[in-house]
Amino acid sequence: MNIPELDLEKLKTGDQSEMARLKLAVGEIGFLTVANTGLSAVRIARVLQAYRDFFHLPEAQKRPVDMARTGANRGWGGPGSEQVNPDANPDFKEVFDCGYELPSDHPMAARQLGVYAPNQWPDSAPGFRAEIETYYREALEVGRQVLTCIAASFDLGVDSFAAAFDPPMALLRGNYYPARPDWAGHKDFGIAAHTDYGCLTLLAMDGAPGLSVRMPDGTWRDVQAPPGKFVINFGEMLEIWTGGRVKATLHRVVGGGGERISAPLFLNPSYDTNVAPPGSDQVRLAGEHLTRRFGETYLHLKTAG
Ligand SMILES: O=C(O)CCC(=O)C(=O)O
Ligand SMILES: [Fe+2]
Repeated sequence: MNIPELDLEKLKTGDQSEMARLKLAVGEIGFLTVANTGLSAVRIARVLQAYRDFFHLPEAQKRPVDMARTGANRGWGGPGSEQVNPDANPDFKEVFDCGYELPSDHPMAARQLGVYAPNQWPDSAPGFRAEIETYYREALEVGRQVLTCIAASFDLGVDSFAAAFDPPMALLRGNYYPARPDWAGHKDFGIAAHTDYGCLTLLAMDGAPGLSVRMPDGTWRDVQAPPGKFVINFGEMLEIWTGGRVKATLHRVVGGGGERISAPLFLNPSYDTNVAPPGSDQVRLAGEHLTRRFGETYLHLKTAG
């Protein structure tokens, strides 16, 4: 079985065979690649370069936006700031996270929810903020289009599904993987094996190898997409919400000989969306699931006990 390579333009026209391949990718493998999103190779290369320039700054210039100084996950996370898998050591990657900011007059703003915390931008990286904020909006739009196609392929009710994503808990991350350190042992990873927490992840990468995916037969398969194509996968929340019809698949980056940049957009519904399985009488709020998972994995947000 291979990871399906799909075309967003074809999906948007409802092309039958493309929709069937989407259903297989979503339900059996939990990973796919997508081309023809309207975001060009040149555009994505610029975004990844902006992240690269930021990560190459001296640490003293990243520290003012260190998320560890805050009670939220916005800004820079240094090496070892996140442990996505309790059986592994904290990841050796660095990250830069930014998310959805509610307008101050939005009814949810007064609740001061961490998932909509204000962003932090470095003073010492001119142009970084504008580049990343623009990409945030572009990636969100592509992610929404793919989700709409998935909702259509599963008869989930496209309009109500789309409405559940407003305002989205969407987090855009830059990942910086240095070359695998000399000291790294069998419990050290760029990012250890994990499933993403939310619904859909739209992942851009710089062309350096690194991502591997656990296939249904239990083997690890390397996955690549050059800038301009994206890898898409699905998180725990969407698996629960669809009663298992969408698969959240394990993946990891072991790390290799050179550095690597990737940029995932994690797309999630609004805080108050009930993502309990269909037909259940439980209530599982999307925001509570995400807040719990952030608390389990970011070291500075870990709660005692
Ligand atoms: O860098 C990658 O290719 C994967 C990153 C990832 O899995 C994540 O940030 O959740
Ligand atoms: Fe991931």
